[in-house]
Amino acid sequence: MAAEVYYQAIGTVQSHSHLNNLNRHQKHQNNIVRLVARDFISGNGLSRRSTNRSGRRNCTVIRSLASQTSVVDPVLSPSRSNAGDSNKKSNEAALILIRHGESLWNEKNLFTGCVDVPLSKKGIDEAIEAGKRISSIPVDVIFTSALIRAQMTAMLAMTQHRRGKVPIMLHNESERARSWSQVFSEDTKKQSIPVIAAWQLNERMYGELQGLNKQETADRYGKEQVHEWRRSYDIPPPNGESLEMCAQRAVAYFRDQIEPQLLSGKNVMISAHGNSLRSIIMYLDKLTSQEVISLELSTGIPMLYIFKEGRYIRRGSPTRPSEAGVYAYTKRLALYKQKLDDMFQ
Ligand SMILES: O=C(O)[C@H](O)COP(=O)(O)O
Repeated sequence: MAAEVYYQAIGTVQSHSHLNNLNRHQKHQNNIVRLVARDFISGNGLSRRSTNRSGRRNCTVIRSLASQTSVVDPVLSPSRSNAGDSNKKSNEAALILIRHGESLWNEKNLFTGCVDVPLSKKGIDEAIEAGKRISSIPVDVIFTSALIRAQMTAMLAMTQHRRGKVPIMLHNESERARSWSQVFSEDTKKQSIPVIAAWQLNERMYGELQGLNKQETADRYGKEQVHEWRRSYDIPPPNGESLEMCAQRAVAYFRDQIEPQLLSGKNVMISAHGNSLRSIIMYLDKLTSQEVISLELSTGIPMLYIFKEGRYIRRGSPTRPSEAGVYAYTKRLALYKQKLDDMFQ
């Protein structure tokens, strides 16, 4: 029985100014990511690029480039039925969030955090089921954490996508990695989806709780203390990260790397973790630090947002590929699904 995603009432707007701190190292890393993603999407092949320290120029480049080569899927190519739309630059994009499927340590009820464990068999099934649910929703670029359970979830989910594009992990950990992972065929690139792994999307680091059994930890430290470590906003576990600290890297990365993709009309999927996604949803839904405490995300349940005119509209969790509700208020998604239906009757 697939558990539902629990959303709490949307709170008042909270300034997230403290989330804007990006240290120099992160900015440099982000510029590399942007350049690698840009090369891949532009089809220029991956070549040596001087990394520019001013995030602004690269950010501008990725936006302008994206609009030139906007990876609007050929399935959405202009046709008589949507001629009017095809001339309008779409300012609408789909954003799919998926918490990874159950991991082998979730199965053993161990605190995982940044320990890099794979999915359990149930988690593999959950990832495939999630893929079925989003199989008619366009995906132009995928972001995952640096952890295998999130990457497995993204790749398994995309095996179910009706468009049949191949997700390709981008490698920018070194110049050699970049040059040795080049794709030289333009057609092949058009049939691929870049996947960017970012440590900033990792699960919150659970410090000295990592590897401990959650029940035994409650028995040892008391239920209230463990609940406070797990679900408070600004109280970290011993030598670990609080949700606030996790948000400062995850939301900063979302705003610096992922939001520009949405602004350029790209449809984005993020496969990440319970807490890194809770912090992003706090930003998307403008939840207060009080409201986010009761936000729980189930493993392997996709959540759909529509990004439109700079706003995030929560569309809920698609329960099946043809769910009318998902498409009712988003003409672009309905059109994309219709094209897939026509192509793959
Ligand atoms: O890191 C973990 O143990 C889980 O992914 C999330 O744990 P939590 O539900 O205790 O935050």
